[in-house]
Amino acid sequence: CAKKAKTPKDSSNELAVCRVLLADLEAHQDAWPFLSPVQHKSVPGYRKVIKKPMDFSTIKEKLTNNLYLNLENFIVDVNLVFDNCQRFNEDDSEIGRAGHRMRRFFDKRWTELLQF
Ligand SMILES: Cc1ncccc1N[C@@H](C)c1ccc2c(c1)OCCO2
Repeated sequence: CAKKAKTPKDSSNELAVCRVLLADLEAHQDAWPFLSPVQHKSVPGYRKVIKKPMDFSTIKEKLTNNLYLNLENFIVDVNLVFDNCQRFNEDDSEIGRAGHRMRRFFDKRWTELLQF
């Protein structure tokens, strides 16, 4: 049988899911290291080590400016936040632990949302 073409409304649903996910991330108690861009002046070495900085406020900006075409692009940027965190911070550090907790929360939350 003919493959069902993806209707446009799917992508608008996906963007609604992105907004819900981002709100949940920002509201999480462990979100504090990720809410705004890392100020490389207050974090020596960050700019050298982390080639593609990303944070929740930048993701919100991109979402508002329609720079995410689908959920996939959004998830790539959220994972960039957590990958940068793991690269720069020890696992056994305040920020490192927050990053692992936030990644676990995110993975659980979007799989829940994609079930319906
Ligand atoms: C996610 C991340 N990775 C590596 C370093 C920093 C950060 N977060 C910044 C906001 C941040 C978090 C905590 C701070 C700080 C900056 O500046 C010095 C005081 O403590």
